[in-house]
Amino acid sequence: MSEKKHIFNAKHVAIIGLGLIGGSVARGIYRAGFRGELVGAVENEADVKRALTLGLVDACHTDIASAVGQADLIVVAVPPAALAEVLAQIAAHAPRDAIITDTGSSKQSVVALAQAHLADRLAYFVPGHPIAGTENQGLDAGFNTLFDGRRVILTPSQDTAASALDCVVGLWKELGASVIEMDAAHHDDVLAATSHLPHVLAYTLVDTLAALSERQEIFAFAAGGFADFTRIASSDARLWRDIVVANRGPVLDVLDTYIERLARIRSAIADDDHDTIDGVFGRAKAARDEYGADRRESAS
Ligand SMILES: NC(=O)C1=CN([C@@H]2O[C@H](COP(=O)(O)OP(=O)(O)OC[C@H]3O[C@@H](n4cnc5c(N)ncnc54)[C@H](O)[C@@H]3O)[C@@H](O)[C@H]2O)C=CC1
Ligand SMILES: O=C(O)C(=O)Cc1ccc(O)cc1
Repeated sequence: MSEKKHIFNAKHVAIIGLGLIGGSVARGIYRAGFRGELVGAVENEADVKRALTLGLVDACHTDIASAVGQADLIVVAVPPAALAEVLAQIAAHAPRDAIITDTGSSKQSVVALAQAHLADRLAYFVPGHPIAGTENQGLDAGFNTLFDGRRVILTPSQDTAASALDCVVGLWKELGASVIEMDAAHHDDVLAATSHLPHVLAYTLVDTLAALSERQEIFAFAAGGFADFTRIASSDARLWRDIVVANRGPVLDVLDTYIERLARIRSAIADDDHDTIDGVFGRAKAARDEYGADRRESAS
């Protein structure tokens, strides 16, 4: 038998929540050659069965105590609504020096929960957010290349132990991602603009059109642009409600700016003000073209 290889310096890894993100972490960990023990925690027995059928983990439990009892690294990938209880369970049952990280889409809200529930373990908690995902959810949604070439933001604090940070950075690099460190408040401002606002806009656009009496005709004739703009409106509605509420302040700020800009373009269209319309559309095209080039370069 080949010698056991313990990447990430961890022998027992626990993943709490095996949906799109947790399931992709699990698949990616195996792809990276991990030969330690990978244990999962899920919500119910049906998910335990499915996780084992898919081969996501070596063992799977519905109680967090059993999943984290021996863990030296714990990845929490549950929806925001479940996080407080999950952290409380980890605090009660994980080894004192277990390293804990999460994948939540807003970070100040997660840090507040960690301060409440992991107070005497904050040195070992590394807040994280993979900037990678899809509109799908659940145990079947993940795939082992999700994080390839993508960015992961970590928001460690002065309290974070260097060894814990190194371990979590190592995990994401093994999964194919590059890691950026950022202050949690800055993370929340940036993600409000780049991720949370687009989801608010996509949901609201589809809801607006669905409420029109000609909605069947509108959706029947929707072109590619509509599909590009609204794919993310198929994302889990409850998850996104909880994300935008958790990051309320930054989301409202960027939404207010957007509403002002929408009012301006509305006036320009009403007034036949070609200069203003050209300005907005032209600047946007230039920025989007440049951003597209940047993305291609960073992915290669
Ligand atoms: N969906 C996406 O594209 C991305 C999501 N995230 C964040 O990652 C986290 C997970 O999101 P997804 O994987 O997309 O959601 P998901 O819905 O696909 O998976 C979450 C899983 O957690 C399980 N779960 C819920 N409560 C639990 C509990 N108490 N114990 C054990 N398992 C429990 C659910 O059954 C589900 O399988 C969220 O915080 C989300 O904001 C981060 C980046 C991208
Ligand atoms: O499907 C998409 O394009 C996404 O935007 C996925 C996504 C969802 C949530 C995040 O916190 C980060 C990325």
